[in-house]
Amino acid sequence: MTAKIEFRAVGKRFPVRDAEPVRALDGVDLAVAPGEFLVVVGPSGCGKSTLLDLLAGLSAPTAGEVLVDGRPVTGPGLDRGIVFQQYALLPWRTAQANVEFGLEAVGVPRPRRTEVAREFLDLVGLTGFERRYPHELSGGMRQRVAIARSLAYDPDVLLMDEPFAALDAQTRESLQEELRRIWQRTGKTVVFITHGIDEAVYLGERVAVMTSRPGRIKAVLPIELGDRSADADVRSSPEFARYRHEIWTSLHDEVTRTQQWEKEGVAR
Ligand SMILES: Nc1ncnc2c1ncn2[C@@H]1O[C@H](COP(=O)(O)OP(=O)(O)OP(=O)(O)O)[C@@H](O)[C@H]1O
Repeated sequence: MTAKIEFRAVGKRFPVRDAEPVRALDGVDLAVAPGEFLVVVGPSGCGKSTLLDLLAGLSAPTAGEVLVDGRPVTGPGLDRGIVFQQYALLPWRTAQANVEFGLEAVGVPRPRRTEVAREFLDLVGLTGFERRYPHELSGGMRQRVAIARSLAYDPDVLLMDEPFAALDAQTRESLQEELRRIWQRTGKTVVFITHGIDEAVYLGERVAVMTSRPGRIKAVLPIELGDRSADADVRSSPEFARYRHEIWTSLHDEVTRTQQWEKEGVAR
């Protein structure tokens, strides 16, 4: 099967004034299948956001290529929706109007926009909150609006950069469950960045572990868990613990290395 997303020997260097460039990524090879849920974990500063920015077309690689549907990414596109850690909602627009925003950009006529926005607010469990402004919503609800907005214009790929990091543990878990459900229902290809090992195991069909900087893909682990719905309490299962441990071990060396560099003040 052709990959939906492919990184081929991707490198990214950032120029730094009066110093050597920062090598954020080096030799990243990774393929994501259509409809797959891939989670990327890695130590702080290893290049996770850089990887996602390249995929989003917000910046260009300095080596190799990033392909979506076999074509090099040349800039942002409506085939890829992005959800960041910060809500990035327009504060002067209601939840409904925030979701409609993306639809305006793709030229969907007004009555249809209203209908589609309602549909997606419903999908993320926000029926009844359409007229609320962002400041009248909780953090979890705002992030739901952001997800609804990204899904509404029907991108094939959903890129998520630590979207639940700022939320409390309970809200985070319920949004994780909802995201799995939405993913199953919509069949989107999802690339999800996180620091959280539990989050990675719970969400991913596969989990890619990155090395410390310059970031590379150290290992890619398939996660085979049964029913991940709320009532199954899969997080307490022995398989879940085994996957968590496996990823923790793989990450541990990398985190230690990063901390060592920080202690020594090594600029790399
Ligand atoms: N515009 C830039 N100019 C210079 N260096 C940069 C730039 N953007 C990122 N970097 C550096 O590249 C490396 C990778 O950054 P990136 O934000 O991708 O890491 P990350 O894994 O997402 O980090 P975190 O987990 O802390 O969010 C870091 O060392 C960062 O300081």
